[in-house]
Amino acid sequence: MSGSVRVIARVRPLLKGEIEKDVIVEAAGDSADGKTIVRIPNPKKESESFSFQFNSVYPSGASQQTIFDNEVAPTVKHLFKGFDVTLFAYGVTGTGKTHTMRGGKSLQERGVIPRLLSNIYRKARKLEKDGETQVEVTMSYYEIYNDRVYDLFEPPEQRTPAGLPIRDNNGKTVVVGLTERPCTTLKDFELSYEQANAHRSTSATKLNAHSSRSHAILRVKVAQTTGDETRISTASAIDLAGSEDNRRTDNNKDRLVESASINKSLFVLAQCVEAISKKQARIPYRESKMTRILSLGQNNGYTVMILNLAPVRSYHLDTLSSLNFANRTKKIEVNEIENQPFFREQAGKGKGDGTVPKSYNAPSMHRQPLRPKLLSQNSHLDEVTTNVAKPARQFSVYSDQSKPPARPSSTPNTGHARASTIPIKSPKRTSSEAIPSFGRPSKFSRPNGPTNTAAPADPAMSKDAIEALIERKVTEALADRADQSNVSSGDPISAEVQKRLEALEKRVEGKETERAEGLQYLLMAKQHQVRGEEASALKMYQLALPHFPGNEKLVRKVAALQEKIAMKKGGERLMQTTNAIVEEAEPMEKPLARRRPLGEEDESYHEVRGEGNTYEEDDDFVYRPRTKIRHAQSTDRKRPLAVSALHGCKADPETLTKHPPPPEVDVSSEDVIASALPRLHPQSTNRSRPLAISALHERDAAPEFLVKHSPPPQDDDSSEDELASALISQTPRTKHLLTIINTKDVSQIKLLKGVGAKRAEAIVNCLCDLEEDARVTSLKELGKLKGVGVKTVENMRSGLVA
Ligand SMILES: Nc1ncnc2c1ncn2[C@@H]1O[C@H](COP(=O)(O)OP(=O)(O)OP(=O)(O)O)[C@@H](O)[C@H]1O
Repeated sequence: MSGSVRVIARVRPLLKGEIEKDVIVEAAGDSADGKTIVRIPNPKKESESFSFQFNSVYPSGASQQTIFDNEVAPTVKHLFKGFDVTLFAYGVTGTGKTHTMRGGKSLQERGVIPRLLSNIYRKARKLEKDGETQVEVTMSYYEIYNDRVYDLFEPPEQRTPAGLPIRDNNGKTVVVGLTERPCTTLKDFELSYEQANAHRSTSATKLNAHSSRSHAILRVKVAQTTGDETRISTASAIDLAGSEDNRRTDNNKDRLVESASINKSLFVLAQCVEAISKKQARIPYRESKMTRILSLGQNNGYTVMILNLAPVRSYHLDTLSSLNFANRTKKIEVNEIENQPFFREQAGKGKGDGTVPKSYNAPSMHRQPLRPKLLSQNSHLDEVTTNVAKPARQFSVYSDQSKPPARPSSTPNTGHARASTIPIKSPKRTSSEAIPSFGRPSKFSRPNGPTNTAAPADPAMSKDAIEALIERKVTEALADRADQSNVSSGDPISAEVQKRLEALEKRVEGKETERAEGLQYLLMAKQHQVRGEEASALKMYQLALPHFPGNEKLVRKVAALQEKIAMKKGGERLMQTTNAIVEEAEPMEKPLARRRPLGEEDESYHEVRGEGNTYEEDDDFVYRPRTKIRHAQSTDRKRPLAVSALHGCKADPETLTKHPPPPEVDVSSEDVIASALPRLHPQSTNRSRPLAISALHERDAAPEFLVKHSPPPQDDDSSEDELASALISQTPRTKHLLTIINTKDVSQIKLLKGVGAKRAEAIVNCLCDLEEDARVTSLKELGKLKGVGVKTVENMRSGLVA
């Protein structure tokens, strides 16, 4: 039997700082089942609105209890009938996914996961009462962070950096070496779950103070044994990391890499969904671990997607993108087939070690990787009907009762739902601004590259020709993935080519070769480029370069992108030079926000200096009073301001002596600008301010960041470099402490001696109030954070192993 993915939308309430008049998302429609429509204005024409229909839509007032009772509780009975259940939360960062899945600590605020477990245990106790059935509940919990799988039952320091491998096992994706923990009671579960959550990778970002930087997957295996027969079914609850528009996040380098990885996997997910909905022959599941594991449309059982939405305007485009994605997802068909029971003695090995028991070879568990559901359906159904004694029942709760009518042909491929009763204007996916993120890969047409030529393979082709074709496809087309946001041209691929392609993909992925890593960079690069983040894209391409020696196409791409960025910024620069010179004539007394790391006035810094902190010896920082900086600036001002900024000359006489400025150049020279520009904060998101001025302001604003004998800042890595050299001069214990603090991760910080959850939260909040890339670079700075003080710092330090 097959049904569709059930998609429900939940609009979160306003958060602190958000105001009613910015609300643009409306839960509408009052059918007997409640609201089913999300309405949102057209960003290009406010008088028009788009409507998206889902199975259910919950307005901001909906409680955790309501969501659970309506959407999740019904799945528990299917779970006990042997069906697998997949619940996943999808949405932009800060829209409430973790709140929905995990929730708060109070009973009322508990999210879907603890309620699900509570329900499972209740049902299990009820079943066990008859004395014939035994129910065992085991759980595994892992995260996918930067495309690597980590067991959340293991503390981060015990992780193997490469993560755990994943394998296909009879059509199911399994993680090898994962801990499977028996949880006999709810209390057991809660303990393990809480402990594991503390291991999850979270960080403060501009859009969410406790942003999940990973996809978290909880798998709850329910084994029901009656006599010799055991039936195993699994509930998976997945809290996906949120997509981020890095133009809004001000993410620093680490966060950018995380973000690129998050966005990449979500991008691949969107590609998968699009490929499935277009019934394409190849679904790119294998391009990210998350999509392999989620196996959307390939997993049997029931799938519920919870689409989390922020109600406000600042999320407008992201919300549209999410809605568009969800709209496609709801059309995905899934097999609703129960797992067959097996006899104990058949179980063999594999149980409890993260692999699937042998008896899982039951035909109903087969799936066809890399094939859209609809294409594989016939063969699959044959198997099912011959092998499954009782056909699985389709539950009406999952049927899409209010399917929108077919799209009018005049509005091709909008991807938006059309409720029969509600007039909907065309969403007009016409410009990249309209829906900029991953939700619309179809916009990027595939060039006539090798993939296209490979696709319509002639069945009469010789084996060698096919081999050559595929090799070319993998070596060139994948390396050129950057130009292929769209998965497939939709041309038919012969079965043999398809098979070979899958084998080669497995080889590439299985070996985890340099090349595979290079491909990851390329994908990330493309992802940045799609979002218009050219500087970040360039960086990723550059990281990819060493993995593809001699790939001229890639070299050309890097050069072209460099040139493009330089040209673009060169134009801006020329205009800004004029502004910069005007600005120079005025005293530079503007309030300076960026990179004031501790959120304190320079004056208070003076006072603290006199305190004679015991950890002073760790700090090789030299505090340079403002006056000194100003003095240096005045020297600098003799030169055209834009030039000094271009060369990154820090206004420090000592530095200037050791690192004499380059000879003066003609600022109008395009060459100079072009060559200097890439070194200047290529990832800066501070676009509203003139670059040259902002570069100087940053130096001026943060004299305490100057490191003795530090070279002048050369590029966007300057803050990292400064931090690195500062850390080099510190004791390992101090370095360790500062590294923990700079994770901005409450779960790690609270473990420090004398800190605790509250203070950890205060520290993280304090750091969050500052710039995203602000870091604590010394114990002295740490001691000055609100609520910390010298004593606490000493405590923290003494609690760490030297
Ligand atoms: N339904 C809700 N009721 C009350 N508060 C909510 C609700 N949904 C979200 N929030 C609050 O919104 C903030 C962001 O939510 P959350 O951390 O769950 O977002 P997220 O989508 O998981 O973000 P990320 O992808 O960055 O991890 C949190 O402070 C959370 O408590």
